[in-house]
Amino acid sequence: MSDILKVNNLAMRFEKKTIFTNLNFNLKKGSMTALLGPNGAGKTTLINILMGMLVPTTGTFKFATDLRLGYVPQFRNIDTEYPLSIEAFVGLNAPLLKTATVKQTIKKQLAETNLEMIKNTRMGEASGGQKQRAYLAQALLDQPNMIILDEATASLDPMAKDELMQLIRHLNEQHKITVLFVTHDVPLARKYMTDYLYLNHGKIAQGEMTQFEEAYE
Ligand SMILES: Nc1ncnc2c1ncn2[C@@H]1O[C@H](COP(=O)(O)OP(=O)(O)OP(=O)(O)O)[C@@H](O)[C@H]1O
Repeated sequence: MSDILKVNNLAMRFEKKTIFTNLNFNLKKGSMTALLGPNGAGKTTLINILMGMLVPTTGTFKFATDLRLGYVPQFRNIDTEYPLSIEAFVGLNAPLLKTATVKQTIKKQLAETNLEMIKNTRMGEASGGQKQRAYLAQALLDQPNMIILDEATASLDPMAKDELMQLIRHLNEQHKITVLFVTHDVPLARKYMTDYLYLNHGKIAQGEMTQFEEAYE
């Protein structure tokens, strides 16, 4: 399998604070990787670099030329009065002009994320799991071949976590979407991810999830 991402000697320093140095790892196309590490280890910093929002102090990274990257943030507390329906919220990431094709794409992603039946529910009234799936549907509108999920299950109950993860697994298996899943939830990562990256004390380790033995959980 070819690589979708190659990271070479990546280092990040904020003023005097070194977050990490000499990070080297590759991600295979179609892989499912958990990015693990204690609070403050630099996971978000690494993701922000990969998303092009931060410039690393040194080092390089290269994505495959056919990369289409989607980003799924953790849902924030959406006010209960928030007026947009789930469908309209998902459509925020679509062209303003809702042509028939655009509408069809939105409909397809609502179905893919099990939101079709409740598309008229206001986001403010939706459950945590539904809101999180709406963020996922937004990201899927761009037809990504890789998605980065940043703590996407952090505030969900166990059932909603499993529903989201099963959906992620489906996207990986059926649509060959490469997954990078930032999480503190090691048991969940063991259940659904095949590989890990473990960031701690400025270094990164990589391996198969079944072999992950760090005791930080
Ligand atoms: N813009 C910044 N300026 C200075 N320090 C920063 C900046 N952004 C992050 N940091 C520091 O970098 C370190 C790593 O933060 P980061 O948020 O990447 O960790 P994390 O592994 O994502 O943590 P968590 O799991 O708690 O989200 C922290 O000590 C943080 O205070």
